[in-house]
Amino acid sequence: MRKLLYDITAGNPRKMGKPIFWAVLANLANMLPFACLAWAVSLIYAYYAKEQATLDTQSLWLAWGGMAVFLLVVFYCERKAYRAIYRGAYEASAEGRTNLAEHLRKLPLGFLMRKDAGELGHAIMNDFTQIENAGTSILPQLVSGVLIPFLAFFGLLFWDWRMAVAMLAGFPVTILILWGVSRLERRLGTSHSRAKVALANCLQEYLYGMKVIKAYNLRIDNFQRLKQSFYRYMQESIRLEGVLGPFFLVAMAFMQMGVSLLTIVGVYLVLGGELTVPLFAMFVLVGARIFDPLSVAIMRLPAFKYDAMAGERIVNLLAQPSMQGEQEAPEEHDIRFEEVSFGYHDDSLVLDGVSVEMKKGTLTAIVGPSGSGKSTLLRLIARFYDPVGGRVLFGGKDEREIDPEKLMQKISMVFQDVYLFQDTIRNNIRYGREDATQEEIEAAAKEARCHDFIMKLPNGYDTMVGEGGSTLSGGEKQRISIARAILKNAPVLLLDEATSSLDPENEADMQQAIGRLVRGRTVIMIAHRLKTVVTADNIIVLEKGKVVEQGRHQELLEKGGLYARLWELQRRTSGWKITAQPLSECHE
Ligand SMILES: Nc1ncnc2c1ncn2[C@@H]1O[C@H](COP(=O)(O)OP(=O)(O)OP(=O)(O)O)[C@@H](O)[C@H]1O
Repeated sequence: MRKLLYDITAGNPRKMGKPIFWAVLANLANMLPFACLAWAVSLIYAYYAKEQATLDTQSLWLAWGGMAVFLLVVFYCERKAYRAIYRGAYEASAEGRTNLAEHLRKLPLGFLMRKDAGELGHAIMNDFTQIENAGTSILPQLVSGVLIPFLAFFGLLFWDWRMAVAMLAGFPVTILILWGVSRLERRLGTSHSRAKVALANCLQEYLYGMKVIKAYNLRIDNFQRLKQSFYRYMQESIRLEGVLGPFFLVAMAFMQMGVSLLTIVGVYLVLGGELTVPLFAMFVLVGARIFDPLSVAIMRLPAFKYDAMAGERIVNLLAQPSMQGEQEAPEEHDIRFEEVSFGYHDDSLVLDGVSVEMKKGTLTAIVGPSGSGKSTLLRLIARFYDPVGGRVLFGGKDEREIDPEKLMQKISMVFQDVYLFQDTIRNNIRYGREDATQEEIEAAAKEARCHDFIMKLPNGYDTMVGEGGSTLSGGEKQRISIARAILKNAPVLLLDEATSSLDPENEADMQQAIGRLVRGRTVIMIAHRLKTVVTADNIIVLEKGKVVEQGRHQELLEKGGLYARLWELQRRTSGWKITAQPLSECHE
């Protein structure tokens, strides 16, 4: 039960304490006017049964007055409950969503990569919506729906235990049925949730791939997976409702048998002179009243359990351990790989026993064939992943001991695939350093050679960038990401060279922007085109996850190994002149 409450509130049960309190109070208050009504009936009956010579109008007025007052109390409690429930549930889920989004940021990238984006998005949006639904309409109803009949039962035991027992006679069978189907319910609920998440993933893929879909005139029939997901979701929904529905109807029928039993027992007791008619009337009134919330509670129980599964998914995500390390990042910022091995999957290594050093204030280039592990090496420096063997040392300290956030303060990254947020250009640059002034933002933009084109946009720095930066060209997006890195001003710079797909004008701008960034920093750069690295202090050549050679450009050419072969190949295909050295103008 504790776990259920913990899950249904996504690990925040305290938030629901107040709403539940008011909901129970409102439901209890709802019973009070009926008590007054029962009193009024008993007074009238006493007069007609000639137990009293005169009608006790004073008490009758008191009963009616009491009814009016209690109706006001009901109104007050209902209002309080309504506000507390909605505020409580929406506040809890807003807080929960923020916490989960923040927690995801701290999880190892490896864990996030194993999850589909649709699954995580589903957790943050849909699962929390289910929690809201449970918190606003199901949980308070459920608690008061169960609590009130039992309070009433114990109250009525004092008046007449036989009537009280008759009232709840069918209840044990109801409980047995509900308990019996709970495993089936969980199984069906789990496969329904899975179908929903799979559908969300397929749909996301379909929408992201819209460009290709349009370009190749693909129809929904080409996306069997999406079509199947729609059908599977439909089938699971029907199964969930269709299989469980009859069980719940039977459970409810057993419970409501109590009213009939109560009437039968009551009639016999009244005829036998063991029960007065007013007391009988009171039992029937209260009996009819208390089954309403209980019936609603039972009918909503499956939805409640289904919502609890959503809560459980959130709780499980929150329980995922975030990346280790609490120490400050060292002031020194040279980087050393000691026998580092790493694989994305258990069965194969992408980096195998790599030992290299990237000295402070130098430019290190990483080159090698496609798939040799260049980007992976960069990701390990930024601690997107931890190695499975060996150590990555930052300023002499094992990166696993350093707080990942502190480490990232020391590192700027310029990725090949730039992602711009759906925000203004100003804010997209400001992500580099949140407290940067407009002057600093502009200075960074000028250095990154993007100020001029920004000023030509309709709203300058306030121009909104589309989702993923789709309103800007590839080169413009790249330069904005460089401005971001310049603004961050971190001592270590990781660069994934991406100039190969740009036109010559954009490429020259990009090279200059990158050149400025390199100054005075420890720079590690993946180079796809070798002409950009001839001035590098050290060139690391990777092949199949191993360092096959390293040294300066001339040394490597003289060795006549893989680097020399790659150089020759690129020189022949591109027709370079050896003098082309874009970075040398700026690199010190
Ligand atoms: N997130 C990932 N999950 C699983 N495998 C991955 C992942 N990223 C890369 N790999 C695999 O790891 C290997 C090395 O990839 P990596 O991107 O590091 O190579 P690279 O040298 O940078 O390649 P390229 O020059 O083509 O960008 C490849 O076989 C690739 O398929």
